[in-house]
Amino acid sequence: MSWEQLLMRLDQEAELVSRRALFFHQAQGKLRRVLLEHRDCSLLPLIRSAVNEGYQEAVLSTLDQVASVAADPGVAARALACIADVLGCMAKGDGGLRSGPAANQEWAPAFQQLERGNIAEGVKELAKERREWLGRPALLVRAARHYEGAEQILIRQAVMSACRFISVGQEEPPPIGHWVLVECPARIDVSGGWSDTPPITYEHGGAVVDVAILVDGRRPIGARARRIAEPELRLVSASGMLEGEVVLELVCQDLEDLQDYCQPHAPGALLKAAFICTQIVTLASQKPLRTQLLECSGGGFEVHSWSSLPHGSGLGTSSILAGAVMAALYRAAGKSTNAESLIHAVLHLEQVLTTGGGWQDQVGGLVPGIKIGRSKAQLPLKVEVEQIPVLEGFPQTLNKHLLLIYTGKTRLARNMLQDVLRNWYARLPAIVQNADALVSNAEQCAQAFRQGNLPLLGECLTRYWQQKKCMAPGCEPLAVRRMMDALQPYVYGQSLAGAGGGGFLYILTKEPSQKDVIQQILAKTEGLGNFSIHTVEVDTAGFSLQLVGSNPKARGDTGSGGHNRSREGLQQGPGLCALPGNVQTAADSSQPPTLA
Ligand SMILES: Nc1ncnc2c1ncn2[C@@H]1O[C@H](COP(=O)(O)OP(=O)(O)O)[C@@H](O)[C@H]1O
Ligand SMILES: C[C@@H]1O[C@H](OP(=O)(O)O)[C@@H](O)[C@H](O)[C@@H]1O
Repeated sequence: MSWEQLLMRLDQEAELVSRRALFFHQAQGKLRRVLLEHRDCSLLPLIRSAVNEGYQEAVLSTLDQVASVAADPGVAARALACIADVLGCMAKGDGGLRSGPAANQEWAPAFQQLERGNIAEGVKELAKERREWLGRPALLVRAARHYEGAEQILIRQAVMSACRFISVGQEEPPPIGHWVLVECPARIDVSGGWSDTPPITYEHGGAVVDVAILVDGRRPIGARARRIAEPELRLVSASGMLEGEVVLELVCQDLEDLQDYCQPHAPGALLKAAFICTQIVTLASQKPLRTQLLECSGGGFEVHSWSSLPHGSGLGTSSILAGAVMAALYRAAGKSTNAESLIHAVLHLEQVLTTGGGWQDQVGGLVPGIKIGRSKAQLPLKVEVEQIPVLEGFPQTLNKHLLLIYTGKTRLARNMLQDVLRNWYARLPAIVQNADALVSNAEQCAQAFRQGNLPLLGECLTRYWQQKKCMAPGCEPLAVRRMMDALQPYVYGQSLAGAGGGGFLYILTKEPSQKDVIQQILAKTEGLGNFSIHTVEVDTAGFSLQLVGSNPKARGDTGSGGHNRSREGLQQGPGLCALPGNVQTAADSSQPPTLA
């Protein structure tokens, strides 16, 4: 029989249908393997073609099944992210923005199941609800958003695994009315940022080199806490002294006053979340707040927090502040802790607060000097920090070559974070390669520090900025590009701090002591924001925790000499480097305070 005769007898349509079915049957197997075996392989092309060929239901049910049987919430979260992509593809570019609220009450029962840790039940409820949202693009996009909301719950549970590395001991609480003062440096990230961000940090593994810094000779971030006789919580926070101070004061007398702890923009949310994470207050309790406080500490607490950095600085403020507040609260409540515990406690707090950052900010500000933090591609999420040994005199050399430039532009990282997560979950090949490159650049950067090699450090920094731009396009506003172009001939390397988008630029100058030169260059450059230049010093002492008696003026005004000051070191955690400089006990209290 000839080929033509054969073709005439063949039901080509049926043949195509069966081949398509076979292809998508294989595809379902691939989906399962990639997700359950944690492979860094993009499923987006497969999802797109399944939707184009009308096989979305088969793909959706495979993803439901993977999410239900996954051994850990991290895998289940990735499966839900894939479902969001399927729904997004089904909307075919219509239906509005993927980013937006995910608070429709119809999805609440599913969310509640997931919150309770019943992943299989939650996934079933989600799938049931999903059927009502397939009718038109606007509904599909809203359903995709709710799947991303559900994914966030599971990421939170995955990150919460870090709580097992928080250890808290007992110690004598300071007397009622006596302040515990904590002051912290800011941080600059010199390489590896984004690899610390969940889920990347526990799916890929992360490494970040951070430097603890004084800005214009001061530790810009701090908190103080004390017990008070009244069984209530008094919260005071001040921020933004570079731009004018904003002070917020509020008093919580009932558990209800703390309910907005998970809304990052609600007044005092960070301080409220700190009371919950240190377990001084339990929200899900029958006992009223005053009873809890009386039983726990014989009265209430007053806590003040401050940052002299402008909002959206990129210098790690909110995470470092969270660490400072929790350190002060723990100590005021008669509990001892250590830097390793605080690093993990901040991860917990940021999940509770729903800001969901990575770990590099608190590693940068809570561990002194120059160090590399690492996390493995596994759960439970554990951060290990290694101090990078540098040549004698190198920190002083670095101080002369580093400058901070406030770009005059506030940045908001939230959208950036969402895009980074979406691209990572889609395992876009460029993003996966970039994650590998971030980690290897961090190891090379650590090596440059060990050698004291400034040009090599500059190369790492330049590469890092390219990598950040790949991870979060849009992190380089035009005014910042102009600024960086103007500075290019004078620097070994430069980068915006943290996620970028505005905030502070830090530069490693070729020549030492270049503040005036840089000022003149920028003054001549057109189209810049309202910039200002600040000195940087490596903070080799790290954050300090002091008992400062009852002097209310002891608020972080470095060198102001509060009465009865005594400096304490945090106990050292097993996996952590030494914390030189901040180990000073009550016996040293006769020494004049040497802060900042
Ligand atoms: N004094 C303060 N008390 C409590 N929270 C503060 C204070 N100052 C700043 N914050 C919190 O820190 C956040 C600023 O952090 P962010 O802009 O993310 O800093 P960075 O860009 O340095 O990481 C604010 O949104 C606010 O929640
Ligand atoms: C590059 C990014 O920096 C962030 O810091 P922010 O600027 O958002 O404070 C970290 O919190 C993220 O995890 C990521 O590493």
